[in-house]
Order: sequence, then C-alpha cells, then structure tokens
Amino acid sequence: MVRRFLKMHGLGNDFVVLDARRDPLPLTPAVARAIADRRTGVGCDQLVLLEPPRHPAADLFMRILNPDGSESGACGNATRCVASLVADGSGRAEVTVETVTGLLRCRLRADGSVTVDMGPARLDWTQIPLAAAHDTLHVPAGAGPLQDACCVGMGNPHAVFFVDDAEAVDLPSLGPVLEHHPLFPQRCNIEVAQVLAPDHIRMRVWERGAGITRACGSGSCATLVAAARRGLTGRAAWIELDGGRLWIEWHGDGHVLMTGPVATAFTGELSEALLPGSLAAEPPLPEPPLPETVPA
Ligand SMILES: N[C@@H](CCC[C@H](N)C(=O)O)C(=O)O
Repeated sequence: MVRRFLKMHGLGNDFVVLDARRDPLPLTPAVARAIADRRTGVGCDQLVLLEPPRHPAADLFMRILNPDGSESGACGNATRCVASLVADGSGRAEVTVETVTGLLRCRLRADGSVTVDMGPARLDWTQIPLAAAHDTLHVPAGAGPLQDACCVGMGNPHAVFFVDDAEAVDLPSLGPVLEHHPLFPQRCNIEVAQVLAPDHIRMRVWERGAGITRACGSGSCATLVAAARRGLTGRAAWIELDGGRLWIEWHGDGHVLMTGPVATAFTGELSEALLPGSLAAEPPLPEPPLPETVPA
C-alpha cells in the first residue's frame, strides 16, 4: 500500500507527517529511524503520526518520534503544523490536538500563524523527572561551563542553562553529555539561553534523541518559564532561535502559550523499503497511556 507523507516545518524544525487516521500504521522505532535518516530516508527532526482521537473533545491524536526512534510527550512546533493542517481541512480556526500528555487547544490566526496552549509548565522534580529530589529552580546537573540548570517539564523534559553568550557555547560537545546526565532518567532536552531584554531571549537547543535543531517549541516554552522563575524576564517574551522567533506567554493559571509560523515543504510517497514489514522486526510502539491531564 502506498503511504503518502507531508513534509512540514516550524522555523526549520522539520517533520515527516504520516496520517494514520484511516489506515493504521504499526510504527516501530526502526521504521521511525529509517524514515528520519537524512541520507537514506526522507529526513526529519521528528516523525509525527496522526491517529484517531481517544478523547471525544479532540480532533486527532498525535504521536511524536525522534530520529533515534524514541517517543516524546510533546513537540510544540509539530503541534502548530498539525493544527494548521486540521484547520485547513475543516475550515475551523479552533483545533484540539491530543497527545500522550493531554489535550492541546490551538487557534489559527489571521496571518496564518498558530497559537497553542501547551498546557501547564510542570515544576516539581518528579514531573521532569529527575533521578533525585531537587528544587527544579537550581538543579546540580552540569558539564563544563554549563552549570546550575533550571528544569521545566512541558510534557517532555527540559534543562535550561543561562549563559552570557549563547553563540560561544560548544553545544555539539556539551549537549549529548547533558542529555545523558545521570540526574535525567528519561534523558533531557538541553537549552542554552541568553537574556537580551526582559521580553527577548536568544536560545539554542540540543534536542533529546535528535541533536541540534533550528528551533524547539517546547524548549522555547521551558526557556521563558525558567527565565521568569529566575526573575530574568517578565512572563512573556520573544525566543530567538536559529530558525526564527516564537512568542511565548506564561499565564497566571500556569499554562504556557506559544505563537509561531508553520510551513509545508513538500508531499511524497514512502518507498516500500521504509515501511513496517520491510525492516528488522521490532515490537510496535506500545499503546500510549491515558493522558495525564484532560482539561475540561
Ligand atoms: N522539536 C520539538 C520537541 C521534540 C521532542 C524532543 N526532542 C523530546 O524528545 O522531548 C518541539 O518543537 O517542541
């Protein structure tokens, strides 16, 4: 059977989107790795699988896989892309995307950008999670010049390091060391952040399971929350990424809102060689657990 895909991106954080709402796709980590490979597959920072919704209030269920085959509970940039896809298909400006961590309400704006309510920032050490009890405002995880992390859960784990010069950080070397730091039992996304003004932060990211990407939506949310908690910024700011900027707001109810652009690069058909059945047998991904929070 032919499998069509869509190649989308948010600020250069790129995705292969597979629609399995009508025809189920028993994806395995090996298949995800093969599709994500930039030389022998399509190539992407994340593979996004669309499935029928579990929750009656949701338009669809979205699963997120990294190029190493691991699954994540959140991807801000992909959520915007998927919301715009559903909005385009339905003519509605309000869309609800369900993920393993809950329901994300999204709104298509007149200029084509999308605002996503990424849900509440998780600030307890058990919610990152960390391997031992620590105040998430100052976590003793570090490598070289990157010390004193501020950790934030956005449905996935983030450790934000504030620096004087984000460009000077050797992220290709330090990122993988910190991603695998023993304090992060589920590994971690690593952000280096330089505060430029109370409403403007330069951020570079090393993503768990993906490496350096041009933008990370959940990482931008975590960075704003970390900066506001440390008293370095207000509760709303532009996050300046390699691929462009996102506007992030941390509301009084704890929810974090992200606004930014979406783009479609091309569509295509996956070769048989990349589909389940053609690759080394591996058990399919486990069924996702019930969402941890289902907002009313
Ligand atoms: N690019 C994403 C985050 C993707 C998942 C991440 N690598 C993880 O493993 O948690 C975003 O835009 O949020």
